[in-house]
Amino acid sequence: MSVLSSNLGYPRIGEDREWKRALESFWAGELTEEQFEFEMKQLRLRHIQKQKEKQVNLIPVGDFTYYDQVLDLAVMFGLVPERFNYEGGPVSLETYYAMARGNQDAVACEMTKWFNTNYHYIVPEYKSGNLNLTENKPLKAYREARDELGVRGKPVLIGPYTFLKLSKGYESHQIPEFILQLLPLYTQILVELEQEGVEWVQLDEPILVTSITEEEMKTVAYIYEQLHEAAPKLKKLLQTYFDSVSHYEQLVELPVQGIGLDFVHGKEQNTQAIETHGFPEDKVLGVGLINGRNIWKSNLSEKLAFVESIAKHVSVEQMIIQPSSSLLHVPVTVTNEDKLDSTLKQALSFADEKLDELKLLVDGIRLGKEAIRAQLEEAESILETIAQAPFRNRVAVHEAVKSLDEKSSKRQHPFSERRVAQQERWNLPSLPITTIGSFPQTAEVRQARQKWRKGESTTEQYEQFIQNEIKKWIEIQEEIGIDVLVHGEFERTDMVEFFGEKLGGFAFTSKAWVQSYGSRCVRPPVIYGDVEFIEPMTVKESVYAQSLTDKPVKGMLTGPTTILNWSFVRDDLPRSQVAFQIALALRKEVEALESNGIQMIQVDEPALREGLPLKRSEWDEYLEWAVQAFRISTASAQDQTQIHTHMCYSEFKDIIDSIKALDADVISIETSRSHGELISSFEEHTYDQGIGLGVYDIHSPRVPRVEEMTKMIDRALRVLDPALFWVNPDCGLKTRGIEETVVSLKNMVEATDVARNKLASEVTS
Ligand SMILES: Nc1nc2c(c(=O)[nH]1)N[C@@H](CNc1ccc(C(=O)N[C@@H](CCC(=O)N[C@@H](CCC(=O)N[C@@H](CCC(=O)O)C(=O)O)C(=O)O)C(=O)O)cc1)CN2
Ligand code: MET
Ligand SMILES: [Zn+2]
Repeated sequence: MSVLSSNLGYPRIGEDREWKRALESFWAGELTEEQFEFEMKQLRLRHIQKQKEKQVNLIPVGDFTYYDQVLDLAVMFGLVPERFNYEGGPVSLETYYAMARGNQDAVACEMTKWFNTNYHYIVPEYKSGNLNLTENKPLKAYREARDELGVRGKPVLIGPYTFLKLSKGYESHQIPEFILQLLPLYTQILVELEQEGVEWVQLDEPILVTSITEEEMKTVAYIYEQLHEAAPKLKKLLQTYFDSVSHYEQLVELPVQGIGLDFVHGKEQNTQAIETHGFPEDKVLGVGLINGRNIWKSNLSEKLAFVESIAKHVSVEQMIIQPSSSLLHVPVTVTNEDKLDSTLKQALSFADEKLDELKLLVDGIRLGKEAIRAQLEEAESILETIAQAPFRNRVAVHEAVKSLDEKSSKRQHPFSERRVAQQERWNLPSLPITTIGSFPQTAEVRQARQKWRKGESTTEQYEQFIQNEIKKWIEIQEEIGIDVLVHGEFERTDMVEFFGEKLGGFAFTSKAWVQSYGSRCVRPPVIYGDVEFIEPMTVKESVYAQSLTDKPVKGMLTGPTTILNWSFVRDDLPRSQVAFQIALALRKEVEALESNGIQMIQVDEPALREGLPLKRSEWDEYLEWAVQAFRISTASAQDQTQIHTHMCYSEFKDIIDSIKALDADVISIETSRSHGELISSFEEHTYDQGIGLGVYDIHSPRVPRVEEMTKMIDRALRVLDPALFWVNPDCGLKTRGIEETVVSLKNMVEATDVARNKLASEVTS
């Protein structure tokens, strides 16, 4: 047997985001279900065909989805919440998308971040009672690839323990019952795969890289013993990624035929574990060598040397060479990027190029280094050129970061004093109403930008268009009765990409899209050099918006850690250093806004939580620098300048102390999409700075009713101080339509009035 190559998952969106367009056309009623199914199949097969051409030995099947792979598993198990009126049998596309997006009668399922990525999955909701397998999607995918393309693929599915841990709606005493529900379902899937003659199946268990306990490992062992007994001949590759595994010794003893480890993100600890404890001779090791989370070319010589070094403990015949994780998190191909600087472009590797690297590595292992010498040397020289480039060695930037001290991250006075100054300055009503920043990015807005970019309209015309949008929405906000306004972010493609285009050290791509959730994609900028402030980035639009109204308009910036976490970052500097570089640039922007009369400034940090290391023991170090970076960017603000921040779609309850430590005057946090879960954490933690809990979900086209939002406000006011409470939606409104936005906001204002009246009558009675 010789060494094999494998891929763990391939981007589903297509080179040109065909997947996104098909989904959105289907939702808009422009495609029939049949036409949609046809489009999906074409894409699915094209992706497999491509991997076949790139000579991947084990090609993943079943990683393709119509929305999200976690949701797929939930519907396969018939785990459809009561509110969707599901009556058994295969789940219809209508119900599937209702769970993902909500409908007029039922709120959507919660959506949250997949480990430490910007990919969002739909949270499965536990329900008791018998479950049935509604269909075997991995089997279907396997058959399709075999029959249509002659590819005997490797079905991929999320493993039982990860699925259980990511689900919600059960108490710890219900875990045994939940496991007993899931086991027969997984067993049936695997038995059917075995009967079909499938060789390898990949069971993703990334939860095993988080801080799980010894006790939990016993549960994992029990689960895998059951699966093994049911389908002993089916080769199971238990796949972990994003970090090192927590219980290596127990893990390698599990009754599976292969274990996949990440040797990029958990390299040190995983390697050490193998060196200390060895690796069982009767198992295969999935060697995650090529970074599935970043876009830099690999240093192939180093990778080969690494394989040699662990070959002392695991024979090469036992190895499967693969990316560190699914390639879902990187764009499809570099070939379409024709505007990038050549030093940079040649150093990049997206999904397709990573598969080429994989092939080279396997050739190098099979035939010896000599066989690929030319490619090894080329890769090395490209990486050397970029390391030496002046843009990575800007002395002034490095000096500025070095000279940061304690004072740099401290505002002049503590919140208690700033609060008084701000009350006087702003004189806001009780329960001030605001929004998170963006208003609908309609097709019209995007087209106007597209035209300008193509040179079909002048800069003046484009800027005039943006001003008109701002003006329109300032009027709408005043009319609705919002207290603190925003300019609407119409000039921004994306909150991170926008700043990337304006700061030094960033490059932006034309087609390097990555899925964020559902049909929504992002083009993460590339931080390739030292970060520099060049000129004010947001002042013009904010000042214009403020000139139209007597109400305050918030300046709107994206915070340092979010810019960092939502970009592809150079890997030659610690992330904290890059965060400080960004923070220093943002600090200049805050100062520019302030000196131009914008004295409410929101610095969004929605990605602060997602960057948290997966192991608790590493949290403190990260949180310390991430909080410091935020503070550096905001600390020079005057006392009466009100600094806002915003966070969304993450688990906040265990980082509330760090959220406080940001020392923002006001925070708005998404709460409704997670069904109000956050509220209860304020029973245990006091929060005594300004805070707005999102009163409605903005990722659903459904218009929230007044009573729902009053309820949400009431619930929040039971645990939070009304004098510090703000009313706002969960997040920005850029993905919504105009009409639904206006109606929803009117309802939100009405709900606030109800709450205000209640408060007033409580005071008088
Ligand atoms: N980076 C990032 N991560 C985030 C968020 C976020 O806002 N940004 N929010 C949270 C949720 N995630 C989200 C991610 C993406 C979008 C989103 O709306 N994405 C847009 C793309 C945004 C964008 O850059 N749009 C470009 C348009 C590019 C484009 O489609 N151009 C067309 C032509 C123009 C047209 O006719 O539409 C083309 O290339 O074909 C622009 O505004 O200019 C989408 O997928 O639809 C929303 C939320 C968490 N993570
Ligand atoms: C993902 S957080 C979004 C914050 C941004 N200010 C907006 O409203 O779109
Ligand atoms: Zn948000």
